[in-house]
Amino acid sequence: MSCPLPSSVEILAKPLVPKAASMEKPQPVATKVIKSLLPLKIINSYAAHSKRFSKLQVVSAQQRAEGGSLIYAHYDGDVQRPWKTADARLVLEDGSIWRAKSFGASGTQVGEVVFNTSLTGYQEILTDPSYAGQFVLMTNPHIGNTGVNPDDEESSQCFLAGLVIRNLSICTSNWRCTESLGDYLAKRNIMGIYDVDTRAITRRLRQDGSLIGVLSTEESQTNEELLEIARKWKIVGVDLISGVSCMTPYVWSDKTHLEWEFNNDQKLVENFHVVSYDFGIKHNILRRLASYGCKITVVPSKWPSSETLKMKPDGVLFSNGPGDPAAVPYAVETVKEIIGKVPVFGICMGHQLLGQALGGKTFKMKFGHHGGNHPVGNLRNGRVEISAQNHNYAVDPASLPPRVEVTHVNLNDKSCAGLACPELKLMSLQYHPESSPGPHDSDPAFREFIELMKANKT
Ligand SMILES: NC(=O)CC[C@H](N)C(=O)O
Repeated sequence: MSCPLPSSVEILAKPLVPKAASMEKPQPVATKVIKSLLPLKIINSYAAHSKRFSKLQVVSAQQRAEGGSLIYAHYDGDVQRPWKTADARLVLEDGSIWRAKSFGASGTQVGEVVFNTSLTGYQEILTDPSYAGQFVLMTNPHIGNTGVNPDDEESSQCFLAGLVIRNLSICTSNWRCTESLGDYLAKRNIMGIYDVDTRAITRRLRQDGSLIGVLSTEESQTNEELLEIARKWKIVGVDLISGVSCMTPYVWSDKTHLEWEFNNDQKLVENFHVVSYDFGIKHNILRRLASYGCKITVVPSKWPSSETLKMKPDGVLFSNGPGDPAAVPYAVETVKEIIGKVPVFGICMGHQLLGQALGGKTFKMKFGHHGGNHPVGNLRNGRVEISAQNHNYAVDPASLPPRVEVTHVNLNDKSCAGLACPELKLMSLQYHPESSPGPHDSDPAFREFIELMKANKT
């Protein structure tokens, strides 16, 4: 049974339909003068709340009385404009075409569409390198209201293919906000669309699994051409980590800022040296390790294990990262050469690589886990953690040798969410202990890693 489609969606069935004549010319993103019939009161209230309308000039009440009901306002940026016509198409590999309004960058971009159920944290999601090659569709309909700020970056770049949302907030309001979401994405050359039925797309993804899509603001590209791009593009079997990893080693020392710190147990702060493999590492993993007292050396994805062992680390962390874990055998080899020699901790991609290094297999999930509200059962202590997750692949626990213990399961679908092998001083999680999607339930995993390194010293 297929999902009902809203009437605004076309299906590119065979014979392929000709390009719709109704596509409007994309509007330039530059500052311009608009005519609006919005009541003066409402525009003034936007102006009061948002830097977006700082250049707003509204005619005086008298001019207004003389000039009729039109209000002229200077407008710059990409906030949601109900009067903007759809200037973008998202063409999915199943042949459906979704018309939308663009913001951020323009052009044509291909990627895998995944949905994320987080209510907050869109900036952390945008800067999570594990989204390389993917369009993130936010199921929360209201995005952009807090803008972006310099502190919430999870990496120095946005690697995702683009952002798909229902509503782009008409104003930004947050004490940390320094930029609007639209301006931020435009500067980073990332495409975004809004005014598209994200619920309907999510239902298709849940039913059919993740789909490849092409997003385009270019009228010169026909629907058929975009569909062909989507159908030819592949994400499975592709090494995406080498495109997001650092090029040379560096030292990391930033901790979680005192204002946000929640681990006040100084007894657990140890001066261990941790080498962190950067497969697309999120900064908060490094901050949490630093907050537990670790000195950290971050190394590139292809850094030889022999060089790592020469550094005599107290522990090694294998980070999160984008794409198919079965497509990076060189990283699995590195992991194999390190395990058993020093305590190791794998997070997400790192967990999948450890699973393979231990003799297990990974597989692609139907639509993965992407959100800040995934319940995980910790099988060792019987507790439930509400966790942040972002992965499309998982370790098949049946493929693992008996000495490997499954320590955590995702309670939504019972998939493997954590592993341990005490004889190899090894632990791993499929989700993100460094994330703070509200709860900090999973942060004790860093404490466990510290304990593992401590036990190895004595
Ligand atoms: N966050 C991650 O490390 C993602 C892991 C892997 N790329 C996946 O999608 O399953």
